[in-house]
Amino acid sequence: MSKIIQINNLSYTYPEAQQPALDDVSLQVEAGDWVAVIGHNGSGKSTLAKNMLGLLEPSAGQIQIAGMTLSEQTVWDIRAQVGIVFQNPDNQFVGATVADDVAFGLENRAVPRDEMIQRVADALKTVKMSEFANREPAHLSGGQKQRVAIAGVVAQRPQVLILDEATSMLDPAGRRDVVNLIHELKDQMNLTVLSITHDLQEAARADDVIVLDNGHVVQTGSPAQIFASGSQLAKYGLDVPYAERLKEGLRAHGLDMPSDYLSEEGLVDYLWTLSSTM
Ligand SMILES: Nc1ncnc2c1ncn2[C@@H]1O[C@H](COP(=O)(O)OP(=O)(O)OP(=O)(O)O)[C@@H](O)[C@H]1O
Repeated sequence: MSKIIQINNLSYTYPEAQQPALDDVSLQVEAGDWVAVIGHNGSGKSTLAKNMLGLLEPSAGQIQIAGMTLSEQTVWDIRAQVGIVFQNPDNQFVGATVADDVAFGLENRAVPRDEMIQRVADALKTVKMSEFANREPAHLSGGQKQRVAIAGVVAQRPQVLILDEATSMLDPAGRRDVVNLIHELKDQMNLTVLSITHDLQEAARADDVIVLDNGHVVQTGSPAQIFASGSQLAKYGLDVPYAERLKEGLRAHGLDMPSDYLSEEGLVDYLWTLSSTM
């Protein structure tokens, strides 16, 4: 499979900062994958996203997205291929109504009016928000606001979706709901997802997980590989998912535990199969 995101030796130092926020970061993402980027506060996750969108200019290194090398000349073509949903939906609303808001990015790209109306309607349908088209965004719930933000991205039909803590302000049910929606969209639209997240349940469903610490990529692997390295995660200031800790405890009591990652529900199912053979 081809690499839709290829980052080589990227470094970035904020003006007047003593230390680089990103230091020699290299990573790659296969087209169609969901990659979670995890790391404690200040590890460089948002700085990475801003460099990828050309909002910050790398101090060194190279970023390639969708076959283009990021530069002043390509930044707008790259942004047309990369949608981003931020943490706080209130900071990303610009339209007076939900439909206006979804249309905003298309207006900026001078999409013809008839096509724009169709794309907005399709995008709202995709995120199941059609009936809210004429509402004011301010009156929606947090989860609904993120759905509208996602519709804005969907309407632009990008190849890559970056989530910058997109679910962190939602309650657990809202979070699950939005993550499920994005999984559906990823399949429908053949999207590649790069998700900066603190939500380990979400990271556990990714194809790959990248751990950032202090501006460096310190681990890359499948969720099972990453979450099995419990003490390493703690070293990087990250939690080990509850199901992994429980598995570890049960293993210490002599129970045979599978090495692949299990969600809490998956672990409960597994434990039932054990109890029925005892
Ligand atoms: N505008 C800025 N000026 C100077 N330093 C900054 C600026 N923004 C971030 N930093 C520093 O760069 C480093 C990386 O920050 P960044 O926001 O990318 O981390 P993060 O992993 O996204 O953190 P969080 O999880 O808290 O959002 C931190 O040391 C931070 O203090």
